[in-house]
Amino acid sequence: MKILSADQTRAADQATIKAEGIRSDELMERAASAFSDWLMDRLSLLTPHEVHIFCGPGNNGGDGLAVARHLHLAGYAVQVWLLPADKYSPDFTVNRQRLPTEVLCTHLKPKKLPSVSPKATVVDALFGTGLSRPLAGLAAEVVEHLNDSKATIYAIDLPSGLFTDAPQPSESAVVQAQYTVGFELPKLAYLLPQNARFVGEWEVLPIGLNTEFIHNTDVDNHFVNTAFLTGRYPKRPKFAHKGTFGHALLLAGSYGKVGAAVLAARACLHGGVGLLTVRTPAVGYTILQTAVPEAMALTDPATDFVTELPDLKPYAAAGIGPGLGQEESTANVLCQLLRKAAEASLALVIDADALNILGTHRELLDDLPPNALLTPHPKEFERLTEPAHDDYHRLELLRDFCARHRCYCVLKGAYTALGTPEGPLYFNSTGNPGMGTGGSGDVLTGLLLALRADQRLSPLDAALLGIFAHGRAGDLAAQQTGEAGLIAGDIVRFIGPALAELVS
Ligand SMILES: NC(=O)C1=CN([C@@H]2O[C@H](COP(=O)(O)OP(=O)(O)OC[C@H]3O[C@@H](n4cnc5c(N)ncnc54)[C@H](O)[C@@H]3O)[C@@H](O)[C@H]2O)[C@@H](O)CC1
Ligand SMILES: [K+]
Repeated sequence: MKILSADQTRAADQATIKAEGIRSDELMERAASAFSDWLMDRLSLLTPHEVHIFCGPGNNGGDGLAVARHLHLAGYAVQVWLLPADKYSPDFTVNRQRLPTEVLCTHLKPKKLPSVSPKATVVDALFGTGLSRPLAGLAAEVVEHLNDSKATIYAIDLPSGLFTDAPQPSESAVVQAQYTVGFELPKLAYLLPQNARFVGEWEVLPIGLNTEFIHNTDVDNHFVNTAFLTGRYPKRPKFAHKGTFGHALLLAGSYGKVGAAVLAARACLHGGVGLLTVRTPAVGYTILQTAVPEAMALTDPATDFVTELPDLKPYAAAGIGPGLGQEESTANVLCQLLRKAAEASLALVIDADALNILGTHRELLDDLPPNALLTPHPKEFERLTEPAHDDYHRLELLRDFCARHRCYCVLKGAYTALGTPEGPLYFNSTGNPGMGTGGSGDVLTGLLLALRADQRLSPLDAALLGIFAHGRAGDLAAQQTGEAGLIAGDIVRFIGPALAELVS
C-alpha cells in the first residue's frame, strides 16, 4: 500500500471527486458512514453510551458532524461540541445543516469545558490532515481536557494536534486516542514509535479513492502487507535443484555465542536455501554439527573467533555478524569480505557485531558492495550514521544512508523500515512484541541470507519477503507460545509456514 502525504491525500480526494463526478460532501459521507459503521460494531446499543463528538472547523469536523447524524439515527445518545472559529469549511456547513435538531450541539467555551465521564465514548473530529500549526488556545485546552477525562477516544483520521508527515513540537497538545481510524491508506504518522501514545491502535477503512490516481502517484513510503507481496515469491519449480536456491555462506559465532550461529543457520535452512556452509571458530564445530546437521561446517583455524575468510567462489550469498565478536582479526575478515564481494558477485547480509565493527571503522562503509543488506536496530544504525533527533529524522538518515552507500538497510522496530538505494522506504506490518527477545535478529539474518541466495529473487523482493515472513513467523509462533513465552527458536519453526503463505 502506498503511504500518501497530506498534500497527496488532498489531491487523491479531488481526483476521486472529478473522476466520479460526485460532490465533495458525498465523499465525506462515504468516510463518515464507514467510520460510523466501524464504531457501531464496537459499541453495543444495549449498554447506554454517552457519546461526545468534538468537531473542529474543517472537513475533519465535517466528518464528525456526519458521524453524529449516523449515530443519532441508529439510536445512540449523541452530543456534539463545536470549536468556535471565524471560518468553517463548506462541507462542515453542509453537515451542520443536516444534523437533526434533536442532537444537542454546543459551542465550546474556554474554562467551561463539558465534563466527560471516564465511561464516555469520545469521537475526536477536531483536526485531521489540515492541521497547519501546533494547537494553542481553546483547541489545546480541549485536547488536554479530553486526555485528562480517561474516556475512550476514537480519532477520525488523525489524533488532533498530530501532524501527518512531520514531528510536532514536543510540548504541543495532541489527543491521546485509543483508536485512530483513517481512510483508504495508512499515514506515516501511524507507524512511528514517538506517536504510539497518540495514535493508539489504528485501522484504515476503504472509501473508494481513485485507484488510477493512487497508482500513478510516486510516494516516498510504502506499507507492506500480504497483498503488496503478491507475485513476488514464486512457487519452487518442479525441476529446480540446489543451485536454483543458492549456496550460502554464514560467518558467525565466537566463544560463548555459538548459539547465534546455530539460530541463523537454522533460519537460513528453513528459509529455503539450497546449501549452507557455516564458518565458525573451532569452538563451534561440534555444537554446529550436532545442532544443525543439515549445514556444512567450515571451521576457522582459531579456537574462539573467526580469523580467516574462506574462498568465496562457491557461494551466491554471504551473511556475517551473528555472535561474531569484534576482535581485530575478525574485523579484518569483514574488511576482506567487503572488498572481495563485488568481484565474487556475492550478495551480502551484514548484521550484529559486523555492524558494530562498521560503526568503529566507518571508512569500511565505502567498500560496501552494491545491494548489500544491513540489518541494524536503531542504536546500531546510529553508530553507522549519527544520533537522530526524532523518528522522522531517523528515517531521513536511513534514506540518505542507503542512497549514499547504494545499499538496503533494515531498520528494526515495531514497523521495521527497509531503506533502499532508490529512495523509497518500505514499512513492514507483521510481528509482535514477543519478538523482542535474544536471537530474534539472528533468525532474521539467516532468513534474509537464504532469500538473497535464492537466484529467482531481486534484492528488494528478498528483503521485503524476509522481513515480512520473519514477523509473520513470530505471529504464528506467538499464537502457540504467547508473546512472553516466545523464544527465537520458535520463530524458526514457523518460517516455513510463513513463507508458504506468500507463495503466489
Ligand atoms: N480522503 C480523505 O482522506 C478524506 C478526508 N476527509 C477529512 O478531511 C480532513 C481534512 O480536512 P481539512 O483539510 O478541512 O482539514 P482539518 O479539518 O484538519 O482542519 C482544517 C481547519 O483547521 C484550521 N487549522 C489548521 N491548523 C489549526 C490550528 N493549529 N489551530 C486552529 N485551527 C487550525 C484551518 O484553518 C482549517 O479551518 C481529513 O483529515 C479527513 O478527516 C473526509 O471528509 C473525506 C475524505
Ligand atoms: K481528528
